[in-house]
Amino acid sequence: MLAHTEESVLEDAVLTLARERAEDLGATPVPPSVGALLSLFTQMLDAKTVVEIGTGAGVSGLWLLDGMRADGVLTTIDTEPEHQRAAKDAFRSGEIAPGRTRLINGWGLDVLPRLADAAYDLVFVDTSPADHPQFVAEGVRLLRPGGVIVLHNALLGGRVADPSQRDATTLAVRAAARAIAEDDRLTKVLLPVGDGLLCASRSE
Ligand SMILES: C[S@@+](CC[C@H](N)C(=O)[O-])C[C@H]1O[C@@H](n2cnc3c(N)ncnc32)[C@H](O)[C@@H]1O
Repeated sequence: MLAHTEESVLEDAVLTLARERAEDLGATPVPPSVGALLSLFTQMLDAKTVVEIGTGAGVSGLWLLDGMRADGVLTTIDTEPEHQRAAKDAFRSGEIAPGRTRLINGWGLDVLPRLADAAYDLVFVDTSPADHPQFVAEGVRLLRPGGVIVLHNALLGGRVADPSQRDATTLAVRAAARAIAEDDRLTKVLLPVGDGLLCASRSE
């Protein structure tokens, strides 16, 4: 069933190449189902401003940009210059105008505090699940009313749902989900696609 879900999403030559490059670099790309959902979200939000933590080789970035407005700008953060070079190549191959991407080299938790409050339509987190609680705090601050935060790896291959798992990363991912559930401004849903996508929209 899951294989069928992934196979039902068609990726073009640019995405296929970016995916291969990502695998070679060890920057595990989002699966096609997650990519397609990101495109759907950015389209529904008419997104002009998006922040991504975990650029990788640009697979999720291509999907996000696919649904964004033609004048939309993707700000994407990664610690690895080599990954971001690959992402830049992918964006160029996808004929994305250079002004539509802002690639920032650095740690998500160092960069996010420098970004403006309530200025973003969507925040996508695809890295470092141990930092999910801090990414939620910072990410929600960045959202405009109606904006959406999306965290990948919200299921950690099943560990999050298994009460016997109590390692630090699993506890952090659960704490992030709890923080979202307890925030009255947020409406959330946990989707079992990819490694689990926790999505929440901000009402005010
Ligand atoms: C799973 S890959 C991202 C894949 C990408 N979203 C895609 O679908 O193509 C995670 C990326 O996050 C980067 N990374 C790891 N920890 C980070 C952190 N704390 N802040 C920013 N980037 C980080 C890694 O270098 C890697 O490129």
